Amino acid sequence: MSARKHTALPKARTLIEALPWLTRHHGKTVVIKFGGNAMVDEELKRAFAQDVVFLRHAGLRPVVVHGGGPQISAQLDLLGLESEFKGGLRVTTPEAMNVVRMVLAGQVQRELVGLLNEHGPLAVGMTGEDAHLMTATKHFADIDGERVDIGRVGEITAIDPGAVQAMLDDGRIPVISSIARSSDAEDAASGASGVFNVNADTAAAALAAALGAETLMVLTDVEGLYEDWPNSDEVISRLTATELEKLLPDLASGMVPKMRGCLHAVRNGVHTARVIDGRVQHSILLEIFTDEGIGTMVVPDANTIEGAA
Ligand SMILES: Nc1ncnc2c1ncn2[C@@H]1O[C@H](COP(=O)(O)OP(=O)(O)O)[C@@H](O)[C@H]1O
Ligand SMILES: CC(=O)N[C@@H](CCC(=O)OP(=O)(O)O)C(=O)O
Repeated sequence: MSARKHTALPKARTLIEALPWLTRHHGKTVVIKFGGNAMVDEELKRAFAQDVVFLRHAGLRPVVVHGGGPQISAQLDLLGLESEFKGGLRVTTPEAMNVVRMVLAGQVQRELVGLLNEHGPLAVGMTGEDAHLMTATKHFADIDGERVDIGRVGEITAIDPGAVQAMLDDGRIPVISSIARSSDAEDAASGASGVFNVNADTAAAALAAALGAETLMVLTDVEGLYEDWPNSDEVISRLTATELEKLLPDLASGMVPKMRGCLHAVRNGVHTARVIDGRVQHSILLEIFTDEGIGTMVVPDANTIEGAA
């Protein structure tokens, strides 16, 4: 055997280590939520695109749902408009809704589509408005038991995953912005304000459930769900749906829609929902190559699903 073959052996071993995971996930749909806070630099975004393309070429069916909260806030700021969050959701005036749509669909989604397509004709961008993908009604925030009007924030009432399935069947990578059409026909006819701003974690979770995805991966700007945030950095590595449900009332800010989304996903057929650190380069591949995973994994209560981890 030549020395050259020996030096490549660790690489071969690394690939083979991933074989059980890849075998289990072959042909499976994985919904990956890329949070706006994790999109901190160009290199990270490029590494994210590489990971997603890797999954696609390894035989999985990745779907990307992206966020863009900080990017929306920056644009609102430039326009002299205020950003206010209630219960982890942006208070969205009709004016702000136009900015949300412009930033998510016109900026963040375009950038991710471009990065993915550096690897071939793979990514297709769409919003929840396209082909009736996501339909919503007005969502009211629940602040200390009180129903609060937060403007054009939507609550998803229906998902029609047909267009996404068709794209996946065609070998494409759908890249989805979390904007929904209104279920009210008159509202829908009223222009840009006929759409709703949906939190991207909520949208990703609803889509994962509707697609019957194997896994929901949520990439964010923390290592996972901290047990006692902000006092300690102890990450909860694994918890069941019921355990998570008990924790929900104590969660704060951005973690609220994220963990509610994970709970919704695993209660509706998704085998695992994971929160992982998107600030770490190639976090998606690390999650695959590390036996126990790198962040927080939520599993259904009676975890009878073979090979769910
Ligand atoms: N228990 C917790 N564990 C981890 N992060 C938490 C927790 N509670 C609140 N957070 C906050 O949630 C943030 C992640 O949500 P968010 O800012 O909406 O990110 P993204 O843009 O990725 O959706 C963290 O940066 C942290 O400030
Ligand atoms: C209703 C609501 O809050 N919508 C979010 C949509 C974007 C998002 O969720 O982005 P991240 O994943 O980066 O937080 C917003 O306007 O910021």
